[in-house]
Amino acid sequence: METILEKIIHQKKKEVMLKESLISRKQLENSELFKRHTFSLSEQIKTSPLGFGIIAEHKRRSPSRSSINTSLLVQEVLEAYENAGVNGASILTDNSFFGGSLEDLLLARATVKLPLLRKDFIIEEYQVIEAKAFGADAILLIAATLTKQKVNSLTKLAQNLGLEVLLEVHNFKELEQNIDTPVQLMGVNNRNLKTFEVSLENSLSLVHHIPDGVVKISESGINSAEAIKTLYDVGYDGFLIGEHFMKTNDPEKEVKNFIHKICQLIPKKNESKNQNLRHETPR
Ligand SMILES: O=P(O)(O)OC[C@@H](O)[C@@H](O)c1c[nH]c2ccccc12
Repeated sequence: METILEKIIHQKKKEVMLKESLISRKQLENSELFKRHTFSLSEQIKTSPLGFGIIAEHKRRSPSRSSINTSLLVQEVLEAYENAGVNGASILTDNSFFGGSLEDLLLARATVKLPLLRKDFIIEEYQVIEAKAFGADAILLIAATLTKQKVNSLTKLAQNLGLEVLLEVHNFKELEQNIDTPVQLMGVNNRNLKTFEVSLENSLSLVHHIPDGVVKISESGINSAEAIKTLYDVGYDGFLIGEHFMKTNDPEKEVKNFIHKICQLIPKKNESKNQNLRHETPR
């Protein structure tokens, strides 16, 4: 039987072909936003005054949850995220399975100065060009859906356009296969995209294999300050959080409280005696 991921990719291929038949790459390249100077998501995380990075996601629904929040406008959510002090935002642009759109990305771009990650199932160069044309600063590439060659060529294109790449892996094989790709950020997804099961174990076991110098992100199913503390202690620099923030009707308050709780568990850089010891925590 076809897995949900296979189904999404199948549909995505058709979708990209249809779009490209109406709007050419050239047309996208001529758009105003295509010329903009992008923000660096990895730098924002590395220099975060918090000492760690939070990427907050705009997510209306998902295949595993039919409705997370459909009452707030993307502008309201993004403003709340920015006010609460996150380091970047992730905007789901897949429509069929997540209820997002490129228009969401555009409105997010117009609303905030945060680095924006286009979150979609990117399989073609066309979508990378689209990401730039609609205001993204970074794109997500999912190792499970791409060959090593494709990860490389899409990364090259993105970086030539000034977009950073967050490469998402789920297991050691995917990580090992793409270890040489010079991405700025690597993410370990705690959610199995085939079964939707969530386990922080994924993040805990893979962190030590991510190359030095790459910003390390733990993604999905994160809903407590304690979980962040555990992930931070093993070496993660940033945390990608969607559902936990989106399911409230006051995301600004929720994110502020959440960050406050984390700060009580994780001392700020200049308050900590020896920050560098963190990465040497034994497994
Ligand atoms: O809502 P959560 O459990 O906090 O997860 C956010 C994000 O990690 C998740 O939406 C995600 C991670 N990788 C993806 C790939 C495609 C779509 C969505 C995702």
